[in-house]
Amino acid sequence: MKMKPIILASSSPRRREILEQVGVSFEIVPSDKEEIITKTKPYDIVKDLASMKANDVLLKVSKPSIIIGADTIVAHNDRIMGKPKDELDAKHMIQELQNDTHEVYTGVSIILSDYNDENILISKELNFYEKTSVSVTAISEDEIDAYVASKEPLDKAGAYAIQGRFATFISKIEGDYFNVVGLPIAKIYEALKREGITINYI
Ligand SMILES: Cc1cn([C@H]2C[C@H](O)[C@@H](COP(=O)(O)OP(=O)(O)OP(=O)(O)O)O2)c(=O)[nH]c1=O
Repeated sequence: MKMKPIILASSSPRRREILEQVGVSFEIVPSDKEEIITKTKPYDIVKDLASMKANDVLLKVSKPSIIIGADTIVAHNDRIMGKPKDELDAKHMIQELQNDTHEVYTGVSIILSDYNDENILISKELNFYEKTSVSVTAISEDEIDAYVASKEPLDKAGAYAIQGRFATFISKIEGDYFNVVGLPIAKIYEALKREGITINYI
C-alpha cells in the first residue's frame, strides 16, 4: 500500500530537525492560525493547540495524509510560559526557572486523512501530550543577561533551548529529551505503529 505523505504542520526548525534526524521523509505546511488558549491545565492547552494547528493544515491539503501538529509550553508552579514577548520577558522567565525544576509539556495531534469513494474527507485524530521534568542550575544575573543577549531565547517556549547554549544550565531531566525540544518522537512513532503505520524513511 502506498504510504501517505507525512505533513509537519509546523514552522519550528527544531521540529523539522527532529524528523530529519530520524530519517523521516515529510513535507512542511505550517499553520498560521492564531494560538487561542481556552483551557487552563498545561496538558489541555498543548493538546488543544496541537489539534488546532493540525486541523488548520488539514483544510489546506487535499490528499490523503498523515498530518502532525505540536505545541510546547513550559510550566513552573502554576505559571504557564510560551515564547517570550521580548528580551525583558525572556529575562524574567529565566530568573523564575533558574535554581529549580519545571515541566515541559508538548501536545501532539496526528490526523490520518483519507477520502472515500464519494471523495468525502474522512479523518481520524490521535491527540496526546508528553511531559518532561527539567531541573535548572542556579544562574547569575550576568549569565542570564549574556544568554538573553545571544537571542537564542526569543522564539522558544520558556525562553530557553535545551539543545542550545542553555544545556550548560540543565542539571537533570526526567523523561523524553526530544519532548523538551518540541517533538516527542518516540511517542509519535508508537502512536503511528499502533495504527499500522511504519514511518517510511528517506
Ligand atoms: C523548551 C524548548 C522549546 N523549544 C522551542 C520548540 C518550539 O519551536 C518552540 C515552542 O513554540 P510552539 O508555539 O510550540 O511552536 P512554534 O511557534 O515554534 O512553531 P509552530 O507553532 O509552527 O509549530 O520552543 C526549543 O527549541 N527548545 C527547548 O528547549
